[in-house]
Amino acid sequence: MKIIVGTRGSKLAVTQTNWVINKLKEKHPEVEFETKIIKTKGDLIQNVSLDKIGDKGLFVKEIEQQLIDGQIDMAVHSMKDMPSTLPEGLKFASIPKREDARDVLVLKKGYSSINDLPNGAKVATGSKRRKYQLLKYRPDLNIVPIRGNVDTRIKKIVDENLDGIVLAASGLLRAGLEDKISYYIPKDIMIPAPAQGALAIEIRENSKDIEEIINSLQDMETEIQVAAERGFLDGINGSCHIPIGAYCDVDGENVSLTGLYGDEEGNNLIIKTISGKASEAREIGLQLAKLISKEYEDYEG
Ligand SMILES: NCc1[nH]cc(CCC(=O)O)c1CC(=O)O
Repeated sequence: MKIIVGTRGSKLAVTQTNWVINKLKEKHPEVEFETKIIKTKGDLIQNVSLDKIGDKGLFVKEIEQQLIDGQIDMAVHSMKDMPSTLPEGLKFASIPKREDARDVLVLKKGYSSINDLPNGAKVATGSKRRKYQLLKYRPDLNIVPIRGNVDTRIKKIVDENLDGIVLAASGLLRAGLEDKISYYIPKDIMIPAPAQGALAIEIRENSKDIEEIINSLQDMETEIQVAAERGFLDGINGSCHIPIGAYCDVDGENVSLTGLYGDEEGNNLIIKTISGKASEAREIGLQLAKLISKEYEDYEG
């Protein structure tokens, strides 16, 4: 059997895809894998802020079309980049073990913590979630926009004389760039994006054989976390223009879910935590979204 795996061409995407393929090969040495790199609209518009493009589907549409057409058999994405509903005929396979969900600072030479940064330091991020949580902890920081893939962003620290940038730990760790990480931002300072650090493996609904092969990678704790965090994302009236974050802690049969929501200007950042049963992870996410939305409306009106 041969499985053709589609991926974007960025270093991060290829690294994640190879990670999945290598794990699958360990469990299923009889299966042959071929990687196919696919250019997406998101890869072509590199100079526009992601906040301004908005649409989450931007990085996945072309890949999904090839899945539907049978030109590829599975696709590996970052779960945090996936829209809440998939096109008809496609589904997520089992979710493998999550990488570290935290955000990190990659800092200019000489700094090793958020607390080292001088007053007014220039920190780049394109994400409102990252921006407003940084400003909550360090209101003096000068947050500037940035785009491009992970390597490009790291290069900009020198090229654009930045004091630091914010990235997901997971991308750097998977790519073997751990030495670039200056500081892991604790979750009580920065709530990660829903499902940050988790991978999405997308397949055709009728691909029973492939589905079973991927089942060998399933990590139950990650499944629960992703169900809760994406439940929150689905329940909240969101877009890429506003700060949204969620992180789920799993403790045996129980979960504790923290959500973050705010307005475009970062004026009303609401953070709330609720607990419940792991078996109802998605419902807890939806419930937390309702609670936070209500609090938000009360504040507004
Ligand atoms: N927005 C781009 C993106 N999509 C997924 C990741 C890597 C993190 C992950 O595995 O969730 C990144 C880069 C980043 O945020 O630093």
